[in-house]
Amino acid sequence: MTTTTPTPTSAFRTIDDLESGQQLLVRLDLNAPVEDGEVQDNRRFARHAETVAELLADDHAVALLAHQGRPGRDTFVSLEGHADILADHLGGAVAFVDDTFGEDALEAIDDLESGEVLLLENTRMCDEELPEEDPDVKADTEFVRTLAPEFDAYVNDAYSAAHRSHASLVGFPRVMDAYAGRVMEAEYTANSAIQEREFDGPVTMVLGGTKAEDLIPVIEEVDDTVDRFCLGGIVGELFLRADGYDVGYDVEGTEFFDHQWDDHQETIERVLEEYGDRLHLASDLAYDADGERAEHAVQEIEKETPYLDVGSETADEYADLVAESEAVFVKGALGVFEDERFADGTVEVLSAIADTDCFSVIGGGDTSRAIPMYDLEEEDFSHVSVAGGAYVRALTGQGLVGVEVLEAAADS
Ligand SMILES: Nc1ncnc2c1ncn2[C@@H]1O[C@H](COP(=O)(O)OP(=O)(O)O)[C@@H](O)[C@H]1O
Ligand SMILES: O=C(OP(=O)(O)O)[C@H](O)COP(=O)(O)O
Repeated sequence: MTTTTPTPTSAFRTIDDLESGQQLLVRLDLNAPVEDGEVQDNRRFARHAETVAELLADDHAVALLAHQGRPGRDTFVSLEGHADILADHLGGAVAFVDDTFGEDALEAIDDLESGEVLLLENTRMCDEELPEEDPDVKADTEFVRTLAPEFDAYVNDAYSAAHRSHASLVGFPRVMDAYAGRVMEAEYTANSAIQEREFDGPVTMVLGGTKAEDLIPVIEEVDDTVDRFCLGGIVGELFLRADGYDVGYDVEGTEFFDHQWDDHQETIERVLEEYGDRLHLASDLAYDADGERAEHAVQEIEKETPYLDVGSETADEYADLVAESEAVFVKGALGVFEDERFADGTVEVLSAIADTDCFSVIGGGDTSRAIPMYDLEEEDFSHVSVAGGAYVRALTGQGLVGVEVLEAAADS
């Protein structure tokens, strides 16, 4: 169950403001896992396909820009496979050209007709896409200056990349009419809701997963808006270590803890001291005992045991806190939910959120996979974000440059 989504006022124009039948340049975020050189489907394709379908239904001709991976990494591949996955979600053809703004791309754009979709090659294969620079510098690149005149308007749907000041995200809105797509609009509205703090009851944040260093600043920066934090996963163990328990150390080849502890010990200890009354730490933990899930209280912790989930007493406590909340924001899983034996904490808390009539946002690319994996319904949450870094930034009230340029374009 969900309550009505709070609606922070966005200052950008959306595709509702577009006239029909235009030639559009649309930026998506199709960045996805790559296995053996083959791109894998993720939730971003399905979400963006809805925006594209809506644009086609309104008789637009749609050329798509997107990136994949980073230069030098195995995931840095062509978007040819992405076109096929997007076409499956769209239920219609997506043409692909292995060029972004050269002659072949321009020819394909020229041939594009109303109701057709064309995906251009990986923007990060163009030298001028990276590095991050001021939007005005990006607007003055050959890339932007070549493509912009070919289109009537630019649409940015790539919320999950909106923290990057790259040419395809920030350059075009400087020189073209610019609009937010449906994914951009929905993500912005839900993820920024915490800043508005228009909730009548307690606001709870569930923080877990492996990226403790991303989450420590969240606790400090949402100080005024969050009433209590439920901690699990690696981040939870690091706080237990700061609280004097013999846990949160790398064991048996894990590389989660020690470097994050070395880099952030002081901050973790300060945050624990300062926010201790609002931080809920696990009272019991689960581990693998000869192939079976076993649990014990944190007082019985053994330094050399890898802990893989919060225990059932902790999960019950967190579920109760969630049940009496007016809003819940989740980032990161409470345990290794990919292994069914250690999914209990994550699933119990997600189920409690789903059963509660609160405003809820589930963020994090990995964590949100638990929803279909354990037969939870996406509709039972106010919003399931497809963003990672951009979601964390939104929670902490940091601006997203890709959103800021859309707002500026609406003003001009
Ligand atoms: N105790 C733990 N030990 C090892 N991995 C954990 C533990 N708890 C949670 N995780 C892992 O955290 C991952 C999700 O967190 P993370 O990747 O940081 O978040 P995001 O959802 O933002 O991508 C899951 O894949 C889960 O297996
Ligand atoms: O997948 C993305 O971000 P995420 O891993 O924070 O969700 C975006 O496409 C940004 O990619 P980048 O972090 O390589 O700039």
